[in-house]
Amino acid sequence: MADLWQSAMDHAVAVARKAGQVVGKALHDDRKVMTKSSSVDLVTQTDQKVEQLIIRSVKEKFPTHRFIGEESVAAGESCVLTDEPTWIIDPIDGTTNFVHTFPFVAISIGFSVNKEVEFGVVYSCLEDKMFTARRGRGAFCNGAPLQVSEQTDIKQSMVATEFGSSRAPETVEKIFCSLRNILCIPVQGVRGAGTAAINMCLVASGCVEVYYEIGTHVWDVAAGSLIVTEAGGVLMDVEGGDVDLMSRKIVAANSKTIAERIIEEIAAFSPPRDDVLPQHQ
Ligand SMILES: O=P(O)(O)O[C@H]1[C@H](O)[C@@H](O)[C@@H](O)[C@@H](O)[C@@H]1O
Ligand SMILES: [Mg+2]
Ligand SMILES: [Mg+2]
Repeated sequence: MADLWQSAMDHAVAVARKAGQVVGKALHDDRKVMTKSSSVDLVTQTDQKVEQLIIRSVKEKFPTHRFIGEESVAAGESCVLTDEPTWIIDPIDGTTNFVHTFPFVAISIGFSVNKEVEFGVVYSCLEDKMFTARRGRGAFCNGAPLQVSEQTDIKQSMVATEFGSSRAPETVEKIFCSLRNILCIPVQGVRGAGTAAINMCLVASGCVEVYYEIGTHVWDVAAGSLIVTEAGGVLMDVEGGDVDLMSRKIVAANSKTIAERIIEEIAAFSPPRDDVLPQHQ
């Protein structure tokens, strides 16, 4: 049977690497920082330039495909996932890191058909680590197979999370309530790369047992979601049950046991879904 999507994935890897070169060159140059949903939700000209580079390059090769791009949605385009082949793009995951030259910045490209992620590419461009996964064919970093951690004891686990971009007191309170509950299990450590996509690749790599966050967007997690599951990990909603990549809530873990143990400690809340409200709100 013809492999329909390999050429698309090869293109995603090539354009992610090219985008990573643009990001690397701009790291110390692009000082025009703008804001979106809050004063700490940053975007730069490089985010916008990289997204346009990726979309233009894909359109040349796959003119009928659709796109969900972080900065296109911020500019008012719809964020509705159909059954059509769709490229789900975060041109810079870790924009705050990029602005502060904190060395974890990723280009994240997920590819969905019939609302199922067929491949995911996350390029940690400052580390030169290309994370890839094809559905049913495993997950890799620079070609080396990835496998989640075999740790079953939450008290011997490392947890990753992010504080997101809301500073609303009630949201901050929930975030810190979850963090306090989890720290006091106790877990051995809590880390955040500052990018959802790289946090998920750390789960896939076995460095972190579980990553959770409330506030992510579909473009942050689409590619990483497949990299985690193809490395043997699981995805769940923060309140248990199946993950919904549009729900802005995610738990990515090495096992259901660890995921469910963390879910017990999360003070859940529900931000507006990606596919309901315009993203600038
Ligand atoms: O840098 P961004 O593309 O805005 O992604 C953010 C993400 O939206 C947020 O939920 C957190 O995961 C941050 O670590 C990401 O950088
Ligand atoms: Mg992002
Ligand atoms: Mg981004």
